[in-house]
Amino acid sequence: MISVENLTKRYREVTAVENVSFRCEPGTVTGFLGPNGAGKSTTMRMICGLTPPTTGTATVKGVPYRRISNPGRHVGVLLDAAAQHSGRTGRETLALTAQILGVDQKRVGQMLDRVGLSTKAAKRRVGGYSLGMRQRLGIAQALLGDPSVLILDEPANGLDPEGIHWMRSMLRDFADRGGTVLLSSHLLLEVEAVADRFVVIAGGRVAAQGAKDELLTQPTGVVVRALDGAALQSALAQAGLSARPDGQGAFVVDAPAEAVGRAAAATGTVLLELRQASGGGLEELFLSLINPSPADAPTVAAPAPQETLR
Ligand SMILES: Nc1ncnc2c1ncn2[C@@H]1O[C@H](COP(=O)(O)OP(=O)(O)OP(=O)(O)O)[C@@H](O)[C@H]1O
Repeated sequence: MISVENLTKRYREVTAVENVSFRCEPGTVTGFLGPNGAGKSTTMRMICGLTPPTTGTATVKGVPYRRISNPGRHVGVLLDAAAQHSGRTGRETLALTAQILGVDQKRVGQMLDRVGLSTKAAKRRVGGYSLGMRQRLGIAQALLGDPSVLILDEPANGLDPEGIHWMRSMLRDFADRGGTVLLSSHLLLEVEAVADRFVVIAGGRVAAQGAKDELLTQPTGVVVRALDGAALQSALAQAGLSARPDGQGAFVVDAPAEAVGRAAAATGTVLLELRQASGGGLEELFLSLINPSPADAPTVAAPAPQETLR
């Protein structure tokens, strides 16, 4: 179990993380989502005791990470796959970690197999690895101590579609056997298939969190697209409807489809698409949270740690 309570991190004038709270329970995969610069890595670094919080606390299995003795036997961490020593081979990297953790060297070969790094690849220096191979090695390293908690920052970066599929199955299996997984990504689709819960962070604050099903049933308005986007925006504004771009040329509007259609008709705006946003899964929810309209911004960013959208 991972517990994060009111974590805040300030760097001089920059507030990287503000009042973030959430829990990750055994048997679940929690997707930690947010755009670049949202505060994911800073939060994960605070959980792992690498960055001291300005205020707030984080515990893993009930204790602060830095107080866990031989933490690699309890918590597998992969924060930066590119940070591995480039002069060692993959096998040497794992052998050294096994020695430090005090686990049987037999696990080195087992973990290489588990992450799909061949004997030949394991004999090569890490400096020559692709990012995807480094991610696999990093995951093998995280799993080496047979931990019950995994904390992985953007582990899908650099993985090909087969690699992403493999990682999802591995994490699902880990959680199904009682493990706790916290997994960050800036791409919703990467984690949507594997996560049970989501914590969405934007601008350093929790914008939404809850079970996947719960978030999917949240009303998210309608998606509307017009031949002329600027004309549509002005038509919606004239009708007093607040709209936010979905990042793909359309707008998400928190209003019934009829009101949006009438606003367009009143100004002679030609619509190409008008549909319920909820049909699009978490993607639209995620986009609406990270691209709030000015009117929505303060509400979306409100830092009250609830279990559902706010
Ligand atoms: N050491 C630091 N000094 C100053 N500002 C920092 C520091 N570390 C992070 N930040 C700032 O804090 C904010 C959050 O950064 P963070 O790396 O946690 O985001 P992220 O969600 O992990 O982004 P990405 O997906 O791009 O890795 C950013 O504005 C970043 O510039």
